[in-house]
Amino acid sequence: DDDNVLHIGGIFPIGGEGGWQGGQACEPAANLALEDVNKRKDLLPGFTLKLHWNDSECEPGLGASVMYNLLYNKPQKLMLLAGCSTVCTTVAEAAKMWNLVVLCYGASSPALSDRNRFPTLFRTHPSATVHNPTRIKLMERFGWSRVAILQQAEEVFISTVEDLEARCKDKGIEIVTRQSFLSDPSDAVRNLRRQDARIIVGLFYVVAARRVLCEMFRQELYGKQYVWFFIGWYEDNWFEVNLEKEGIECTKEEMRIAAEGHITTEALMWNQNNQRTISGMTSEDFRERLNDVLRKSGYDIDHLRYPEGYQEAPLAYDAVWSVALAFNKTMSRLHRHGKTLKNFTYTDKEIADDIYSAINSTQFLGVSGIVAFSSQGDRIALTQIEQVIDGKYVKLGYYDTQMDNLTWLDRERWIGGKVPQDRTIVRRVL
Ligand SMILES: CC1(C)CO[C@@H](CC(=O)O)CN1
Repeated sequence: DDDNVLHIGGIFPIGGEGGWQGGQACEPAANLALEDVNKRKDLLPGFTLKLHWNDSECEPGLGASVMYNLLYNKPQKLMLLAGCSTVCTTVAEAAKMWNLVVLCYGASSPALSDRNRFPTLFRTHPSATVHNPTRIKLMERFGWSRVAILQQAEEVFISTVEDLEARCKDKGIEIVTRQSFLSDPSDAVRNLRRQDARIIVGLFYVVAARRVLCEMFRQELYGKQYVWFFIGWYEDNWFEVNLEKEGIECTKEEMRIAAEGHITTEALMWNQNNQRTISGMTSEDFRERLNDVLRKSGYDIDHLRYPEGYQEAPLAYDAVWSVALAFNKTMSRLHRHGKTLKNFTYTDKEIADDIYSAINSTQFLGVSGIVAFSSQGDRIALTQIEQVIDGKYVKLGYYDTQMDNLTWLDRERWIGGKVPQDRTIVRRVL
């Protein structure tokens, strides 16, 4: 009967075209976590956690209607899970009216780090700004204090660049130019050349990245005098695929030449070592179980046919564990007043505050690494640095921003055999 079920709502981006259909792998991952937490007798003794969800197609409008259906229909929900940045923005802005915590497993937008607009938002997906301290750390390591920025005119990149500019200013790194483009990067790349940019941070989605790369080749803004920072979450062979389909006028060989040597930064979403996590699994155990589930629903995993959101699946799995652990903490607190979470109503600010403080103090080792939130509800995460060497991504190291600890593997290679300069060196012949 319903007395021993704790209900939560979920919004997953599955269908549709635009944005990120990461719910395809994240919903199965969330389900695995529900199975696991409900198997444990010590987490929610006497209760079962149940997830009621629907598809947002990564559309904020559809996401909002899914949320209203979840909230205006019984049973009463205790929390909401959401995916895409646009849907999470809409849901988290509205959820405070129902005193609901919103936990986003797939939202990277820096705009979400705002306790005024989103007082009850937490996310297991790191903000896109998590790359910036890593980029700066590398600039300092290689002595680059004069850099340029090339970005696509999209909200997530605009707010990421604002954060990067502020951090560069703090560290005395000069931004010699900031170029942006909507979809054709040729003028922006030409302006980089005019300003003699050598160290360039590029922020764009993968389709725009292919256009930039071909433009770099044509304008010869690549090779031993240049270092490009790209985003690390594109698929590994992104610079060799879809060229005809997207009207890219460079050959595969030209794209490879332009791509050789570029650096990438990305947030770590799969725990790197073989430690047993809170679920008892290592992250590789989790990968095996998820692959089995995905094979059964028709994905040809063994021929690398993954659903969208596979990379982020650990974030969804750990989001459900965060909910279960927060409810466990809240339950024992309420128990002292003879209450349970079943007493929660959408107007019950007191229990809502209990749930908020329980999730706020989350700290556990999940399959996505240590799960903990900043005061803004942001995921605290490690980043990984890679470089394309002979056409393949090679791990160069990891960075822990909190501890300011860079683990460096000394594998980097520079086309000219030495670290590129950030400017033209004028040698005065005396
Ligand atoms: C790393 C990426 C692809 C960034 O966008 C996230 C989706 C979003 O922010 O809407 C999913 N994860």
